[in-house]
Amino acid sequence: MPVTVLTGYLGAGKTTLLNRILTEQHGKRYAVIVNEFGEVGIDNDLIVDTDEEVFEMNNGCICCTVRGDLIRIIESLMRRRDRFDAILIETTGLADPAPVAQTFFVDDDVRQKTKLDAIVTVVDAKHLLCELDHAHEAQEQLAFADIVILNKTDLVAPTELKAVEARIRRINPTAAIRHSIRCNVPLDEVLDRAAFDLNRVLEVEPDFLDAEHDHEHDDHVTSFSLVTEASIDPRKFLPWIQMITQKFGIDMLRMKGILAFKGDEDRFVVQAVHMLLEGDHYRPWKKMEKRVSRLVFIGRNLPKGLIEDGFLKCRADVDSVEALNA
Ligand SMILES: Nc1nc2c(ncn2[C@@H]2O[C@H](COP(=O)(O)OP(=O)(O)OP(=O)(O)O)[C@@H](O)[C@H]2O)c(=O)[nH]1
Repeated sequence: MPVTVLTGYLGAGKTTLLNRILTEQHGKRYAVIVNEFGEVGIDNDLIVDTDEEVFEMNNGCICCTVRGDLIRIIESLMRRRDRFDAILIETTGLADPAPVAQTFFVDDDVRQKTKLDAIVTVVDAKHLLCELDHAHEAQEQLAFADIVILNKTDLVAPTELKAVEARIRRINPTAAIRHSIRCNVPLDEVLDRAAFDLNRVLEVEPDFLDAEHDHEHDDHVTSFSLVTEASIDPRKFLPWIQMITQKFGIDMLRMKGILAFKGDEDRFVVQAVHMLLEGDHYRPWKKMEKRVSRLVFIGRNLPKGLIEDGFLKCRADVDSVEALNA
């Protein structure tokens, strides 16, 4: 059973790629394992509705819990292996791919039944250089890549793109590098590549197969979530979230949310990577679905209290414009 690991730093475009894989016609059925950072799951809601089987791993980071949850999920998938052709794993943006890849070699049962096809690393062309200076996870994700998708090329000038590509090449001289906007690469350049090469990995990391990888997360990166069942007033929320993104964008590595706007039948999705904010209507709320608004912030030293305060003032039943003054 081929396994593709999708990795890449926070907000690079992993879910965008996953959604393409799940919607395009390629005649294959995938079982998907998604791991996300933050206690309130959002990613699963941002993945297109699909017939494929999607498993969430929210209780911890995949690179720290590989021995447990990941192995158990893969073993349970193997018992139903007639239902799909391959497995896709989307790691969190903060995961080190090495321990994830290692699982496919050091666990006997998993090793016999699966084959690591490729580590695909999605890169945000605009933010990569800065990420590499601050986050060793971003380095590791590139060093282990078999295929690099140099995404968001729409956000950088050609000279900057060249500099980013040169930096990637210095970290990883052999990976195939594909440029993309919204991960629009032909999927046969990503899937079923048989590209993972254990010998190359052992050159990069000679102790790759040794038992425990001591992966240390960047402790300064933390996450918090805000949740409310009260309807949100878009006239308050939209200017407020723009203000927050501008004011705290440098430290805000990632923000995503699903909002229930008053009188609006559709879910509204907001996302930011640093100061770049996007928002759009999404599918309608389903009949049985609770209209709960959720925001997840991932960053360094973000003022949770202040942000929470502002968010709660965006509730439609709060008679105030104070949110804007947060
Ligand atoms: N301008 C631009 N935006 C993009 C591109 N690809 C993705 N985005 C946007 O970037 C944001 C992050 O994309 P995702 O696919 O959710 O990124 P991710 O890597 O799954 O994010 P995490 O799982 O939170 O680490 C979203 O708002 C996307 O719409 C691109 O090529 N250009």
